[in-house]
Amino acid sequence: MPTPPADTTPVLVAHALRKTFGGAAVVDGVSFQVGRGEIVGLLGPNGAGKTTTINMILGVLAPTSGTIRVEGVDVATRRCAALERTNFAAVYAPLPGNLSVAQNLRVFGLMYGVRDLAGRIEALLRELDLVRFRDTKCGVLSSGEQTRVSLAKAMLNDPRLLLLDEPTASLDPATAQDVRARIRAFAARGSGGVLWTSHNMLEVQEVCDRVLFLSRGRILLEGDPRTLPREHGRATLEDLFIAVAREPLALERA
Ligand SMILES: Nc1ncnc2c1ncn2[C@@H]1O[C@H](COP(=O)(O)OP(=O)(O)OP(=O)(O)O)[C@@H](O)[C@H]1O
Repeated sequence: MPTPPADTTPVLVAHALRKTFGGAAVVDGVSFQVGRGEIVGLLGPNGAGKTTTINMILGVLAPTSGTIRVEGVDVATRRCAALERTNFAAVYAPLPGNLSVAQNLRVFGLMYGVRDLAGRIEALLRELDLVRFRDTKCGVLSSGEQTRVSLAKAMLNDPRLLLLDEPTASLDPATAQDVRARIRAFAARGSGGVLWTSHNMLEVQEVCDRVLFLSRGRILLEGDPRTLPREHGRATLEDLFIAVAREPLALERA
């Protein structure tokens, strides 16, 4: 039988997204896509609008205007169908601390309707080195251990769109490297894409296929994190980040 053509629909299409609070725009006309197998870094200084953007993609915040589609499914009108295809991990969204690791994964697995849930949980406990914490309450885990449980929860439903808000912020260097490898392997399978925020530019350079620089709610720059600094006369991605943070208007004119 001939191989069916690969599905090239982007996993995420955000179009003309805008969010205002009290009349002030914190996300101001942002459009971008995440393709299958792609890891896109959403970068920008504190307050640039990254978390607000992620919250709109998750349907937690309603955009003031603009549209978001996950695998073509409109988040505003078919929220459940869009969320079935999505998952998320962030340090500011910890899992319930009074439930054990296994209980948490079971509850979220049931919410997502994961098939062979027990088998899926076992596989994720092994992959994220969590077997010994299976019956430990999440509330007593170290921050790095909790981050790994959040990542296991984020992978439970094999999402098409994986949103990661600073996924390695609390991890030691060795664990962070393992986690990056796991997320790269997830993307390399080609069915899902990742939107990743991080303030660690070396990590971004290592992991992301493409980056979007947000400044004051707008995308200022976009491109390959390995070539973008040179294109804008900066030696490193960190130097470029600092320039975006300090002199966004000069870069806009460049
Ligand atoms: N509910 C709200 N009401 C008013 N202002 C808000 C609200 N939520 C966010 N903001 C403002 O919107 C701006 C963008 O915030 P956001 O959390 O999206 O930034 P961020 O890029 O994720 O920053 P950080 O890197 O610090 O996490 C900030 O100035 C913030 O104070």
